[in-house]
Amino acid sequence: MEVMDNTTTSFVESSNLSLLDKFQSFSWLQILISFLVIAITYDQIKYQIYKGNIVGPKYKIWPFIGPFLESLDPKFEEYKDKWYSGPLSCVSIFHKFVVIASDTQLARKIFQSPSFVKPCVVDVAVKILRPTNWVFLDGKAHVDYRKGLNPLFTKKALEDYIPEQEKVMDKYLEKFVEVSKGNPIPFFPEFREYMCAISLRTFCGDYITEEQIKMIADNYYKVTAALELVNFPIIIPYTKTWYGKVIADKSMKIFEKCATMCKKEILNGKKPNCVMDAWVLSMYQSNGEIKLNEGEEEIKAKVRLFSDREISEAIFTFLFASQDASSSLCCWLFQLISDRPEIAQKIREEQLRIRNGNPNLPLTSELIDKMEYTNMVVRETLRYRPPVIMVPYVAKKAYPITDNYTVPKGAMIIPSVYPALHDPEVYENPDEFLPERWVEGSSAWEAKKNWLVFGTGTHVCLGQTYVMMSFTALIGKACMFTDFKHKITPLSEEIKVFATIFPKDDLILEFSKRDPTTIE
Ligand code: HEM
Repeated sequence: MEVMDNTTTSFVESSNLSLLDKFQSFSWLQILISFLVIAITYDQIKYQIYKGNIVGPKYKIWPFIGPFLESLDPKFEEYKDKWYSGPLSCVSIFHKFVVIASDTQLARKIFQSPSFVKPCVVDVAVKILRPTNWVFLDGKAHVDYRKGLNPLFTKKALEDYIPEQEKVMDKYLEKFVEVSKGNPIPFFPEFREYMCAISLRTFCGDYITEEQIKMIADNYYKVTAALELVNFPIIIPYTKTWYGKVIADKSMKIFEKCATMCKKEILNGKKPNCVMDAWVLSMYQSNGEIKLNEGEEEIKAKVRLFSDREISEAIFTFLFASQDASSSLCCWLFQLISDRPEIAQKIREEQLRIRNGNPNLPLTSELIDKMEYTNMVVRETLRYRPPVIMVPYVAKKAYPITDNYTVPKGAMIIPSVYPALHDPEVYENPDEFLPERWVEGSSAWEAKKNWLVFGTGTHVCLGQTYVMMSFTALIGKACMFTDFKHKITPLSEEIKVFATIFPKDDLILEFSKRDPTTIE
């Protein structure tokens, strides 16, 4: 036994030695190359396994990084190529495997599979929006939280916010004329500022000052830039993500102070006129500190008393969710109408008719309800140029999306909404802008399953009713009180992707005042 042991030991030692010798005889360069070859092979094999039978590049042309460089400057045409390459397609960037669903049924299925998927945010979003933020909740915790927020954006709640919103609309329509009369300018930044101003007034009422709104409006684009899909996950001072975090923190500090003021005012009996008021009132009514008025409906979802900090984080998510998408809608709405004067004329005719010829009749939810044609124009703009073209989700576990394909755990899975909204089976001549297609009972109207502009399922957009009402009201007033002329350039119809989609030339417009009692 002993002999055998010794022999075995010396054999192992000698073979170890020769291995070590061999290893030492390699140059560092050879070792590095061997590692690279193994890593590239592993990366390519993993890609092939994940890809399975769906459409995608045969192999990763750029090892490891994949099409990373292209994704830094995303092109709408490249997205479109991907959508129309197959119902499910894929791409791999660094270690991230991404599955894109362009088929309407599959896109809906993803939105409606909360047990398999959850919204995917870039790593840095958790740092910018803070880990405690409600948007990162999943499952029952998310559903319960949403129940407390949903009543803040119903038609009934929105009625209380309309008077303050109308003041912002009037102020900005004057400003649009002031800044561009006789001198057409790019309206992309103007509309982003307007959207920020109207959102912040709606969310925070009078608690937020004009200077604070201006500071946030001037800087918010830094948050958008920091949260682009492809971004460096660590926050290094003076980089894009750092600037984004600074602005997010400053904004949340402002909202926190607004929440403190709001709580005092509501306890003093203030009638709600903004989202924060309505939310805080529901908290005090839930805990019994404020009694319900006679005839007032019992609160369906009991809401606990949130701290000022928690309120500030939630308000920031409303801004975050609304700012880019609403700015996109605003740009396309004005561009599409100014290029089609007959549509502006029809809107004016409707606006004056429902107001019995008085253009100065204040906005109410009843009045907005009567703006049927104007509403159809907003709806068609959302279909023709959906602001959010796709919504990134992540697979929490292996997700058998079809009989033949399972999305691997941890992969990003992106339902795309554009193909559903341009489906020729449902929308005849989908690449034409035709508000009339939305008359009640039409095939477009009936095809609810294709209407994915605001997503669907547990994460469906909180602000969709708000969007429809406030844009219908805005464009109605804009058509009555102003003429807006579009300076068409070769880039006007081209699409730039900056979180959402915009005309590539930033929309050059000139506004002037007009007599609101006339139609021509
Ligand atoms: C044109 C404007 C807008 C568009 C196109 C839009 C679209 C969307 C889409 C596609 C989603 C993802 C839905 C899903 O995953 O199923 C979403 C989520 C959301 N939207 Fe909007 N949105 C708009 C404006 C707004 C506004 C004004 C608000 C204001 C509060 C808002 C608040 C939210 C929130 C909070 C979520 C996340 C909901 C959750 O995770 O539960 N959005 N939106």
